[in-house]
Amino acid sequence: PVFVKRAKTARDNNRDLGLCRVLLAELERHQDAWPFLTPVSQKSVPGYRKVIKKPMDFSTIREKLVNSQYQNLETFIIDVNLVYDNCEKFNEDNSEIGRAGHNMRKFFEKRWTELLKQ
Ligand SMILES: Cc1ncccc1N[C@@H](C)c1ccc2c(c1)OCCO2
Repeated sequence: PVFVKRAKTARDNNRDLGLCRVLLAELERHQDAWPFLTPVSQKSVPGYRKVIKKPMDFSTIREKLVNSQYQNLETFIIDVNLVYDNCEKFNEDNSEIGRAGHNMRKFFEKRWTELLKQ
């Protein structure tokens, strides 16, 4: 028959690339995304590179996505969470950037669980 059932494994990652595109577009246009849109420059933030061993930002994630460097949703989520973990490590919770990081993490958690449940 035309639609022979494929052996169902853990999860179907054929839709992952589309999900990553949708999620990243939403992160980039979020009003609290401003601290995370571009790499933190050593010039504007002295000492950042000393403290944060694996810098990550939305433009770098966009670059990796465009260059097919994410195998699946999991590796994409690892990089997005790196943005928020770096933010928590370097910034006080009660600061402009610290709060933006918490807001962005909350928004991301909500959106990818919604999109995966669909
Ligand atoms: C995510 C993050 N964590 C710690 C420090 C900075 C940043 N973001 C950079 C873009 C940034 C955000 C705000 C800035 C700035 C740089 O340079 C000085 C003026 O205000």
